[in-house]
Amino acid sequence: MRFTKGHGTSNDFVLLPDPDGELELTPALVAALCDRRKGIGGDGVIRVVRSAKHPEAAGLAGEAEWFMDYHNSDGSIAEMCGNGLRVFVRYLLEKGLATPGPSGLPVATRAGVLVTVVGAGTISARMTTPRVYAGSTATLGHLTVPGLAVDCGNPHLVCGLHDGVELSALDLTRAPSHDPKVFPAGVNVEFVEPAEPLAGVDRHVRMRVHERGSGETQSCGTGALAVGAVALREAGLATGSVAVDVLGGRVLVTCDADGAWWLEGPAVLVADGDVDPAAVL
Ligand SMILES: N[C@@H](CCC[C@H](N)C(=O)O)C(=O)O
Repeated sequence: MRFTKGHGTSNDFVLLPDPDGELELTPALVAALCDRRKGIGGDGVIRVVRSAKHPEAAGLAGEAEWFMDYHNSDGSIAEMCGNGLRVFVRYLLEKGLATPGPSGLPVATRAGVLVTVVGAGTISARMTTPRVYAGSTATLGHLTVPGLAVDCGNPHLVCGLHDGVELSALDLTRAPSHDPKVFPAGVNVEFVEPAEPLAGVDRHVRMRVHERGSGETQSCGTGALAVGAVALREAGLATGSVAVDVLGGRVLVTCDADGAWWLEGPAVLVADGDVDPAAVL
């Protein structure tokens, strides 16, 4: 089985080319491929499949040729992955599978068709509009932090740190507990603290994330989008840009004058190879 390894700000993925949707991608195989000792290692697996060849995307084939079939490292399926989408586009471009049109390159995801734009070293994705819809809390040991629930196509809980609690001191080796009534399908939890003012952006923050289905990761694009939406909202800004520093680098979230939300950051492919599924399972 061919694979490519790639990452966006160290949120890393195993990409599997499967243009005709022939691969039997079980949760066990996904988890085995993502195993950092016995497999290739990754926060998730992305199957690269033609929309027309995947039952969940066939209806979108007229709008987007390719479907990002995203799986978390525990084998669960997620609706959307912002960094994965940008890495997916890098893969399509480098393998000569797609060429952006004048208005960008559309990609089918479980959150709908999203347009991406290739920049100098970065890829931007026009994301679904983040929807802040409830207050809730996350609990880490003895620490309970209030936050806001944000729907970015997938579920997020954005928790701002206060009272001298430092982002670097948090133990995210275990999942923060959350309210299953607010998040019946689980949640990605972002912890945020302000960072020093940065020229060219309206807000600058630092974030760590515990991802549903993957644990603590070095970065999360949809998580950054949720954090950016909350930061602009708290600043009373309807539009603007937020630099979000994650463990793996920096991504930029922008809500432009048209009300379109963009996620921009690097997307890199690092290796191609072959893997025998029987050897990792
Ligand atoms: N890292 C991704 C999000 C991946 C999916 C998430 N773990 C979920 O289950 O919703 C990103 O960059 O957005």
